[in-house]
Amino acid sequence: MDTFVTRQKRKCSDSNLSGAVPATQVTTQPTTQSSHEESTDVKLAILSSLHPTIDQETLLDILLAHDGDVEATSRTLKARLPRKPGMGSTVAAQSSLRSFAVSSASPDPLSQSKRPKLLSRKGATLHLYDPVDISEHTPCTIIHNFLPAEEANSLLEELLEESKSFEKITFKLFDNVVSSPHTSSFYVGSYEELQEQKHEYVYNGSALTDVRTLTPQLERVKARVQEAVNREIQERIQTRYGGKKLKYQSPKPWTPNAAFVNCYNGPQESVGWHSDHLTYLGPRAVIGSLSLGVTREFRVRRIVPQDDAVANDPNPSGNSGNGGSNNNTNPDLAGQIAIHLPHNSLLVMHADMQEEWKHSVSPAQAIDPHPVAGNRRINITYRHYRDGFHPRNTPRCPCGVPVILRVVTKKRENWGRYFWMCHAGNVPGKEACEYFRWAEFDQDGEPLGVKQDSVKREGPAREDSKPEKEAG
Ligand SMILES: O=C(O)CCC(=O)C(=O)O
Ligand SMILES: [Fe+2]
Repeated sequence: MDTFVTRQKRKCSDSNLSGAVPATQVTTQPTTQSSHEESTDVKLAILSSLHPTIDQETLLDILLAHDGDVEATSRTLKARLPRKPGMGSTVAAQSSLRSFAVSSASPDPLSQSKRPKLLSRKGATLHLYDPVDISEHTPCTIIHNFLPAEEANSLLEELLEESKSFEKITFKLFDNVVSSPHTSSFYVGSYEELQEQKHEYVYNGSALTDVRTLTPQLERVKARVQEAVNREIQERIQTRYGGKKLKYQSPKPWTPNAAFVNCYNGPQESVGWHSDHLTYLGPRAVIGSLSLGVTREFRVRRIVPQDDAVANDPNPSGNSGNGGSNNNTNPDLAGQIAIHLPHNSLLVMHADMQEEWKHSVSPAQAIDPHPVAGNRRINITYRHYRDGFHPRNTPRCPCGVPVILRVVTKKRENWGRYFWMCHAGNVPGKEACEYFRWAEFDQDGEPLGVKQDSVKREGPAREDSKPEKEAG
């Protein structure tokens, strides 16, 4: 699981991301553009906790209408804003596709059928069910009825049992302790990896406390997911990336070695807008996400740089690599897309997803109970933790806390450029140090020049540093 909100430590300008920082230099790092990017998520998290029955889409709309002022938004909401018809997330039949259809003079050669071209629109949600639509309009592909029915049910039953002891991740937001709006646990392949997770890996400032080993069923399904995802990756490369993997995408087969398992118990449980952390996955990561139980909407939206210039630039993604899917030229593309994830569907988040899109599972106004799971949805995200991104192989700042890997998404300048930064500000009792350096990778996404830069190797952050959690 990945951060869905991040505590914002200090407010400063992001001007240091304008290219003045040499790649190997450790330098002062004012608050980065990413924390600006996430401040909307922080605001949404605060609003969600104050107004738990209002869906995130509505909160975002009203927040934007109030120029990002949380207090003013909250006042409006307290004045009992009537719900807009059609707002929120139900799994009711879509009524909206037609309004998104535009005629296309020349048929899209990638389209497998003569279907109308669909566009997401700002402020509106495009609902997608069909695998061909999903593959054309998002950086994801979906396989319905992925496992043999009995295997899916048996895995679901096992994970429903496991999930009884899952916990909400709590984390510190300003001076408050906030809970993630769903429960989860993290699974790895062996006891040794479990120990490493507990003693070497750091998530938003602390170690995970609930780490388990993959059950035999999760292992068996992992092998199936691995095979399918590798097939989908090749298909994607051929059909969408012009036959060549993306710059920084690993050319090696995707071999998942860990999984976050999430449980959403009832329609209100959710996960806010986020991109999955790349710190341990590396750039251009691929994730295989299996859904079981209740159907929920998985929402995606493109990250549009706020730089006006970008909207008019036909090629804003100077360094996103060949085939990078960033065609931000149309501001309407900022609209949300809802991918409906039924029981036993495998969603592949491809290499163009995390850096260029955000995703969420929004609260639903209604759900159709599942015969085995009742109101619950289980989601397993299989991930490949790359050795080159093990904390022992990545930079460490003077304060001794492993740095995190982020990407510039807000400003056109340096858009798509990766950087390492200190995350100690999320550790209780620690102030973020000022570590910042641009990250460099070879064409296959392996880190370059890290060793020379390791400032001070202290012992790894351990469990006994008081835990303070954000959603994974
Ligand atoms: O529940 C899902 O489908 C997505 C979960 C997710 O985004 C995550 O674990 O990072
Ligand atoms: Fe995620």
